[in-house]
Amino acid sequence: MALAYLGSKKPTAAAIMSSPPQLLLTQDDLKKIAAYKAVEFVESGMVLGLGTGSTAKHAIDRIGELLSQKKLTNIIGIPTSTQTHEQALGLGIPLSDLDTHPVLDLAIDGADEVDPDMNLVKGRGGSLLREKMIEGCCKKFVVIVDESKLVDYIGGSGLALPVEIVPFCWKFTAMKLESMFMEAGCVAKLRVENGNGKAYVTDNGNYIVDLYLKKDIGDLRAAGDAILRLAGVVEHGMFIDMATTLIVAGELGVTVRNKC
Ligand SMILES: O=C[C@H](O)[C@H](O)[C@H](O)COP(=O)(O)O
Repeated sequence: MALAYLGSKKPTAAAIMSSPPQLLLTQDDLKKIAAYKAVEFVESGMVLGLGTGSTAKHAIDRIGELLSQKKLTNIIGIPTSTQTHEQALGLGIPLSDLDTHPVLDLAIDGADEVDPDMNLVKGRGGSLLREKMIEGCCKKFVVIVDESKLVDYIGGSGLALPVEIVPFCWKFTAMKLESMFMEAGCVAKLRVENGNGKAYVTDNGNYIVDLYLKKDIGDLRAAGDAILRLAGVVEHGMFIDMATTLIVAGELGVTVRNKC
């Protein structure tokens, strides 16, 4: 794994440990560093998948900035959510869709978890279906994360593995999902909106069931296929073998890793 330090001098661990806390980078600083590094892969004339979330937002801002400075030209963006669509429109990024541009040069997006094989969990922001459709059509898929997203195995953070489902009989689907991963100690919860407790509704009019796993589920492809075979499931948030490049920003620098 190549390690490139952004500063002119690599800070020693001792220097970081003795720095006043306010000089340390915030998690958002790290997201921005990873995002700006990813935008270095963008070239004029590209059709780009525009990701969703707090990390991808920095990349889209940067693309908008480079377009306004004419350092990038002739870019077409395909947004992965209504939220990203709005952001890109506001920045004057020309937009299109998969119907018109079924092959994309590059997509840049964040992730909720990244395992050692560069498999991902995505969708804690609710956008997994459009992300998977768009990022599955890219010649290059650059994933940008701060180091807190790295896990030993998918589900290893103990946080949600999202599954998008149809609203019809959602309790039945949630119960089926939970029993599917019973051996991993799975608990399935319907995602609700903050504040009012109503079911969260995706851009596609669906619900999300979040799976909380206590153990490694093992074969991800088998698990993903089993989830998709369940009537009522639309898509799951495991992005298996899709990322081609991983950019991780941490306190000690930024690493860029390409999938062999
Ligand atoms: O649905 C949301 C997307 O999959 C995001 O890419 C993912 O949740 C990471 O978001 P953030 O960069 O805000 O951590």
